[in-house]
Amino acid sequence: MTQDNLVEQLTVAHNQLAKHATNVHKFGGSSLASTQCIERVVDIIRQHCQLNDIIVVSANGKTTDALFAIFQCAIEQSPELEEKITQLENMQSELINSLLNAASAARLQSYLTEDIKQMKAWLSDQPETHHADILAFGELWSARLLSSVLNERVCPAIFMDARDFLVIDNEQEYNVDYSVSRPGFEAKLHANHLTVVTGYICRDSQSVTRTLGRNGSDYSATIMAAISHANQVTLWTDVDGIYSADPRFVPQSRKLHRLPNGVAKELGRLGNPVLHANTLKPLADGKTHLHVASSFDPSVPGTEIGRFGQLAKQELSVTYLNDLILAQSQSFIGDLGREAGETFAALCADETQGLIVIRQEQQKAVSQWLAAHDTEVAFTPVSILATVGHKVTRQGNVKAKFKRTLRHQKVLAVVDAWSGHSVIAILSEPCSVELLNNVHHDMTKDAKHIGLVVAGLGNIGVKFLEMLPKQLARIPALENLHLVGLMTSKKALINTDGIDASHALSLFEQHAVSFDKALLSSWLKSHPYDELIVVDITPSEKFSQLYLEFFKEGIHVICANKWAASAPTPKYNELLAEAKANNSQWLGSTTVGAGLPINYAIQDLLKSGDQICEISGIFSGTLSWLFETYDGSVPFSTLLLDALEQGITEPDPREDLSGRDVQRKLLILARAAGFELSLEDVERQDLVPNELQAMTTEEFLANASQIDDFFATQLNEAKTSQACIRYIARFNVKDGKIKAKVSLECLSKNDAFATITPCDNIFQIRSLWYQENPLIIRGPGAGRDVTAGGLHSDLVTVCQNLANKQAVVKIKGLE
Ligand SMILES: NC(=O)C1=CN([C@@H]2O[C@H](COP(=O)(O)OP(=O)(O)OC[C@H]3O[C@@H](n4cnc5c(N)ncnc54)[C@H](OP(=O)(O)O)[C@@H]3O)[C@@H](O)[C@H]2O)C=CC1
Ligand SMILES: N[C@@H](CC=O)C(=O)O
Repeated sequence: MTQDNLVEQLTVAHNQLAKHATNVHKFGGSSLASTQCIERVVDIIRQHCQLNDIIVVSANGKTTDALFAIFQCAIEQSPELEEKITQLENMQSELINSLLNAASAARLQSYLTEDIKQMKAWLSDQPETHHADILAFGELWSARLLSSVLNERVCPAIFMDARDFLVIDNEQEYNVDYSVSRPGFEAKLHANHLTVVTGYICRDSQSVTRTLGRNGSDYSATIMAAISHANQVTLWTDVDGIYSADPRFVPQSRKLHRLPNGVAKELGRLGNPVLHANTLKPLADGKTHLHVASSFDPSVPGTEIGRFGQLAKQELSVTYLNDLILAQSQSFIGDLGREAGETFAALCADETQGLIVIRQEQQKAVSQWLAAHDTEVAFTPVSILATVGHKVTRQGNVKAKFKRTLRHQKVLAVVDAWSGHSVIAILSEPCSVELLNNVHHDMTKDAKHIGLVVAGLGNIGVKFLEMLPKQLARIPALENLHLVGLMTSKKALINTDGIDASHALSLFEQHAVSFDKALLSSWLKSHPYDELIVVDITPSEKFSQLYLEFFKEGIHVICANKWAASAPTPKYNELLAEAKANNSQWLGSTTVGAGLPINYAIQDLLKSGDQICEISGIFSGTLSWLFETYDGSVPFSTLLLDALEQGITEPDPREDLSGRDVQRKLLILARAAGFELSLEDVERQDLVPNELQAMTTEEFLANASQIDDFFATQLNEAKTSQACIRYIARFNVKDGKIKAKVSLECLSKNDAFATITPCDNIFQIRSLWYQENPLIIRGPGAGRDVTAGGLHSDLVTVCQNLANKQAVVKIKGLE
């Protein structure tokens, strides 16, 4: 796979803002409300657009409201008319003069003067005939201004009045006539320019100006995407995405990073304040992704709407609409009910019970329609509250939970939406903020999704992955954990929709692409997971240097890698502080003693008020196995190669033999016990002869027999005094003075450290509470199973902590 493939994998398939030819960007009125806002939009265009993209604009700020008010004054012949026109003209002039150079400003100013003259003429003579023409000035001015600013500062840009090409059907409101609109647009297009198009306005087949209704500019943007076959439409607005409930009323609402098309459409239909039903209409083929992002904070990942896999399909949201009418009639039972539902685009309908829910303003039309069928109808004021999610009507457990949540409410009926993407409760009372919060809480409380990235697929990493599917199946705390990333030093596989843990390694083999740090960083910044855990099972110092970046992003780290935990004191303290500041958990139980609970024991003593003054023992599984097994009958180097084969050594066994691995472990434990020291403070005896130090691992292994004489001599000397050789770590504090050393020692055979099972670690702790009789922890301190097991233990701990962290938002009234 090439670098390009990786770019595609991390961007297009995984739903980040992709830079592809012909993307459409739409800026709403509040994003263009002032000079400062327009400056921000220009910056966004610089960073996110490229030539041939299409930019759709709304009217600046409240211009459309002002134009409505002007029109109303004209109808009512109000004396305020002149003043309102002057205010609006001044506001436009100020924008023009503050953003453009003198020549461009003069040009736009003269257009504005002409437009105001034309508007006044229309207002004084049959304003009703020119209602849409008058409203159209808002988008016209906004597009003209932005294209001029772009031309001056960014790149060649042209301005298009959508009425010159965008035609809607006269009969069926808002339906676009693509057979005329597309060629009309293409004829006006300038290659290698940005095209700034007016939103909201169009014309009908008689060339009369029309508007596209509520949130018409969003609709314009998706129409432009359909016309230009764009890959992506970004709606830059004043909110940073679509939430699981209206965040103005539900503080605990979750941002929905990725919404399947059908779910988005259902949300738009049921009153989502950002999405509107028409907006999604032109994207019915599902090929164009719609992206909602904030123009006020463009770096915050927004919401993408498109085709997604399983994870996006699990998200639930809750929406409501008040002030509706429930119409019940015998005529609504059976086919006629379905017909009525479709005719009135009912919010919900149940043809078995003979009911439809409509908007208040439709009551009269429904009465008339039923009069034609000669049946009676009962109208009741109602509200609806819906839980929305992909194919939610087929999810018995979700429906049951929804009904349970509403058991204390006056529910008239619970109806499945025809789309299959919502279950709708019809309530006889308005939906309160309190009810909305409670239902949202109950429906989404288990929705925290945790992404898991595993770095290092070697000796331990492979074992960790082998254990993962069973762990996921049996540990409740891992219920919402999704494996999303795998990487080695050269390759990476990131799949935002999740990697099947049962086939993780073969999927990695098939689909991994070149590792690219920049793309990894950008994915880590914008992934859609509530929490992300990186498990570092590499021996790499370079990879450990990414922790700071991880913590800055609030990512949690579990490491078997010892580099970061034994980094120089300032760096180590910086990591701790950054993790704390961002609520990132950093666990590394396996860095010492593999799966043994030595880190937990030390933490527990400290937490309970004890003070540790001495830690000593055998901290290397490799050296334990070697010295317990070595009796002189087999050369030491042969045993070393055997240990490597068993997976108990470091990838380069010189890390063990040099004492460096033990030195790091002693430092990690001393730090855990509350002492501040660095690696240089731990004296170390190196057992690797100088001549073998500079070699590659392979060269060292080929020449390993050169170490044999040294160990044979050490063993024989010890034997003469009935002693044995062991590599011992010792840390103690006396009168505030720290002594730390790792070295080969000659021990009496009765010493506690002399007779342990090969490969076992032994940790001896003396403290205020354990003075004469020390605390001893002993057991296997290296190896695939115990280390992978220890990593899984850390994983469960992190996930449990995350579950406990979840805020409970119960508002009074309901249990
Ligand atoms: N063996 C044991 O009993 C214990 C080991 N540990 C620790 O576990 C870690 C892993 O050991 P082990 O599995 O034996 O090592 P291996 O050498 O078998 O595997 C290391 C893995 O890490 C990958 N890797 C190396 N550098 C990077 C990098 N910069 N970015 C991403 N991936 C990288 C390697 O990829 P590639 O193949 O491309 O090089 C390889 O997949 C070590 O830190 C070790 O100290 C901790 C406790 C016990
Ligand atoms: N090589 C190490 C592995 C675990 O950290 C050891 O032998 O202890």
